[in-house]
Amino acid sequence: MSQKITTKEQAKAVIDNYDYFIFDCDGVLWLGDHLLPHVCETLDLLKEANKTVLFVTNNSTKSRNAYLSKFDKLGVQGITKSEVFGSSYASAVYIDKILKLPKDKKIWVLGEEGIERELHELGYTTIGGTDPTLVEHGVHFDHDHPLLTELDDNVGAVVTGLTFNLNYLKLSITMQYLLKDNKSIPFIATNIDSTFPMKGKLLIGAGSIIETVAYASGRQPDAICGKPNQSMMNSIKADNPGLSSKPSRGLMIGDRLNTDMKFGRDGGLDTLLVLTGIETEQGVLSQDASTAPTYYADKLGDLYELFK
Ligand SMILES: O=C(O)[C@H](O)[C@H](O)COP(=O)(O)O
Ligand SMILES: [Mg+2]
Repeated sequence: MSQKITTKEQAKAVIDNYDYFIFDCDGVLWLGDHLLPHVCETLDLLKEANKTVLFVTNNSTKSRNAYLSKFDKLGVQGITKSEVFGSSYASAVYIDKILKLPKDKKIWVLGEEGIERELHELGYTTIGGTDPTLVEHGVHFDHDHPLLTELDDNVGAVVTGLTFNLNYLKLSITMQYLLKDNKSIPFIATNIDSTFPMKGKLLIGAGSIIETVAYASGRQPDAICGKPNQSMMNSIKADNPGLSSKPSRGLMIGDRLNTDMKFGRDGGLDTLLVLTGIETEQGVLSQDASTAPTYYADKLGDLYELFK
């Protein structure tokens, strides 16, 4: 049964019992560009207590560098690139280190600059993504668009993720690459999140976009690199031997049961679910012992508000 954090003693126990605090971003720290209450104060409180604070997001629309700019713009100070992990970075590392795709192969991207920039940083060339020629002005679908009629034989992988600039042309080209060469081009998904939390509403998530081209092409992704995949947890543990040797000193804080909470649980960490994103209190309380978070709270800032 999950414990709801509602008292100073409970908040103090959470802060005292862990050395590593791994934060999800969307729905925990912010909703879009709206910082949630007392996030900065809570992070400062943890840093003053010499806790290790890390960030793991499935949102592939931004690169790690772009997230550093977002943190700075929202007033979250002192975050370094090595403390930020995103599904765009995890996907690029998968292509480089696991798939071992040669650098002279190109990558078709259904997604935003986060995926493009992380792949470029590893020396890959991408097509698709934020290419301005793919923006369809008006309702005209250009059957004769060169990127649709002449597929690039040098494409060696397809990476799909969240995009707020989706259109029929981008979906159609992605599908062609997934069907090409007898469906042999590797299909990489950044994450499975079905919805995207925005202030007061749920929008279409990466997982729902990816499912569109998966269903149409009759394929499922060969790799899903974001949470709950343990690749980012393994990277974090490799950088933090104390967490690797004693995962129970870590706390994963997130807003989604099937990604954040599973990511923490499968990594051997305790978990705290906050109700500012995807999940509801009823949803949390309906979990059985195998999937219930260790704790839950109305919002992250409660740790600060209750403790102070
Ligand atoms: O649709 C998506 O991709 C997700 O809603 C979004 O990426 C979640 O980001 P996170 O909560 O992992 O920061
Ligand atoms: Mg989230």
